[in-house]
Amino acid sequence: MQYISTRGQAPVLSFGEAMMTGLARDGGLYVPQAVPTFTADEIAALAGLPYEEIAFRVMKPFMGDTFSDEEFKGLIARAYAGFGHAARAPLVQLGPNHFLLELFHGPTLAFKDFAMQLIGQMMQAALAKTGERITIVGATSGDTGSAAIEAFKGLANVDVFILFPHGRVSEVQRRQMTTPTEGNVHALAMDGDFDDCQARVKDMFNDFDFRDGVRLAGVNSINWARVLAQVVYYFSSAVSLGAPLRKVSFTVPTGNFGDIFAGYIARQMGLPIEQLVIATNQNDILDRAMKSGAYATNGVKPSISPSMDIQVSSNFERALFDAYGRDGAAVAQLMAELKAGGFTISQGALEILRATFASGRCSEDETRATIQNFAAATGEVLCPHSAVGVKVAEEHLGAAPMITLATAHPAKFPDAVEAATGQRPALPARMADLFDRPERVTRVPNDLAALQALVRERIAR
Ligand SMILES: Cc1ncc(COP(=O)(O)O)c(C=O)c1O
Ligand SMILES: N[C@@H](CCOP(=O)(O)O)C(=O)O
Repeated sequence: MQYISTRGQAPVLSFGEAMMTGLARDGGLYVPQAVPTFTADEIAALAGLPYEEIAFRVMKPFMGDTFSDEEFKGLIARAYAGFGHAARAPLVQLGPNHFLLELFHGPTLAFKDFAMQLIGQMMQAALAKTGERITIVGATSGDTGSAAIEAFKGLANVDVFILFPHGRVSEVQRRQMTTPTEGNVHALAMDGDFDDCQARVKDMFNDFDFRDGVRLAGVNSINWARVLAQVVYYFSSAVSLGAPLRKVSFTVPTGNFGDIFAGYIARQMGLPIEQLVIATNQNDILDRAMKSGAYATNGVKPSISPSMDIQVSSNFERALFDAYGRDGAAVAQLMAELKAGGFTISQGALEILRATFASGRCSEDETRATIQNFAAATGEVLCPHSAVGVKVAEEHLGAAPMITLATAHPAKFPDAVEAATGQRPALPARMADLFDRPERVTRVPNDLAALQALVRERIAR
């Protein structure tokens, strides 16, 4: 199994190399040269298996000889041992044909833990073999950062720097990033929005002196391993509702397009997915692009679902690569136009994208109303991101069961949930003292040279 860049100009890599490389050296994103497929019998055989075994079977064909089977099974077991639900990703029924896939039972209460806990294990195993030291720099709108810090804190051969937009994450999210005491954790509150944070991380990867000098690694969904680990729960949930004999649909609250791209990979592998629905908040660039063909940024607007306050949706590049017939030069051209504000998707590519994804948008008022209505009608308290998904899913219900991804725990966004329901959701007992712990954070400017100097100075200590 080999990995190629969406811009066609970077070295072809193995799984292990792609995981440690992050962004391709031509600025693109790594994708499998060919996606492995499962037969209907192989999919049917997943039903009833523990989540860890499904994870092993789904991911193994992508990994080449990076890990032995026994080693990989051990890494998976350690990754999910700390989850607070035996099923790892349980399904809850919301209505006659609508289910919620709860992805928030990991240590930091968001779906990011599924991939980040595993990447933490895999990177540690890889580093133990080479004896190398790495510097992780990540961008977050709130959840990737806390999951990455949880997965890498305290490791002797890793420093982890997380850029988050100052004042634009929830207080729980911020405290999850700023209260760990381990010296290898560096929480950086940057002036700007998430798109600025992500752009500075990509700038660091594109500066080869810096990148090679600090041995830069990425744990955003830039990293193919992040996407791969998220493919698993599409399989686990679909087989529990009758796949492959019965088709299922998914609605995915979407920002950086990593989670829904994992669903797209599951479908390419042979999982019978009827609809794959993109659900956006008021930062609706993806919904607008699907409807009009114009992919144009118009500024990030802060919302009550802050983790999805994104306009430059990194993984959309992976979908464009396929929609443009895997033409790396065409993708490179589109990404150059995006730097100047946007591009128009060709008619042919748009038709392919529309045949692959549906989309919808949820306003702030609709998000609040959805939280309120579902709490009253079903008792399920949704986080604002999951509510965006549920509202859009309700507009796309069809014959196949609809599974909406519940991407975060409501207690990460207590103000928004309390405003909608009148009830303040409680954090799990293990985090009950989160608001009493001292915070450690550095305020940083949106300035590449200043950020690079800070990283260099901290890792030299
Ligand atoms: C809670 C939550 N929901 C949804 C999303 C959107 O996921 P993606 O960026 O993979 O589209 C994010 C951020 O990534 C998130 O943190
Ligand atoms: N919503 C994310 C944004 C970063 O996305 P990623 O999947 O590329 O890491 C967050 O919570 O940080």
